[in-house]
Amino acid sequence: MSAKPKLHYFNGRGRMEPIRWLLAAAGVEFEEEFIETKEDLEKLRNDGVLLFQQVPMVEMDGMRMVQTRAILSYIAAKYNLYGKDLKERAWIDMYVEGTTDLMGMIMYLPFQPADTKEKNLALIIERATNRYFPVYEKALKDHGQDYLVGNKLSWADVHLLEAILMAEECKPDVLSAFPLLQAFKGRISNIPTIKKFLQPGSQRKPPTDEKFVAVVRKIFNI
Ligand SMILES: N[C@@H](CCC(=O)N[C@@H](CS[C@H](CC=O)c1ccccc1)C(=O)NCC(=O)O)C(=O)O
Repeated sequence: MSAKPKLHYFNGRGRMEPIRWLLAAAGVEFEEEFIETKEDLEKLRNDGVLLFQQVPMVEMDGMRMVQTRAILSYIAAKYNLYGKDLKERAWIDMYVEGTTDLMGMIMYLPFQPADTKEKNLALIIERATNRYFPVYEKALKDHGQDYLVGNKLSWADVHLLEAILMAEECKPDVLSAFPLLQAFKGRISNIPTIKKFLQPGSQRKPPTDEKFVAVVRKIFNI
């Protein structure tokens, strides 16, 4: 039985949250080592365990993996969440890059100057409503299955659910024009491993708050 993956990051969502989601969806228990100070980060750097001096870093299968996408791809492939062939994997990659772009916009919002937040929030909602969610709504309609790719759960579904919930935190009725996405949200949220991760007390992190922003700012002098 291999050791549990150990996640090295701050005690907040940031770039690590999709990794927490994917491991949880795969039913993989993981440990977390929180970086709380500049010194914590410097220690990891001085220990030579951060390939590019950056986090997220995940200790897994004898590796100290860095680069979020590489970590996610490895987990998806290892736990059969990456399609049955090259074409399904390509579709999963396309869908994941779309939700990565949308979540990337949301992820940085709390770090932006107060006077630009309203404009950036409006842009997030505009992009979610007019660029990203229409694609997934149509994909579900055209595919006619419960999942985005093939007829089984993949990384793309887990990532889309995470993006839907983050977008709803920005605008609770953001799915009002997307009935298939509303049904998708209900279906995927009820998958036992995901349902467990959505319960209070799980390792899922809350929306990025000022406390997390302050920790990140202090560590990176930003
Ligand atoms: N390509 C890589 C990039 C990983 C990456 O940018 N890691 C950062 C911390 S996360 C960041 C903190 C503020 O910038 C944050 C925190 C919250 C929200 C968004 C980003 C880092 O280690 N910065 C130190 C440095 O670059 O010297 C990957 O996809 O994993």
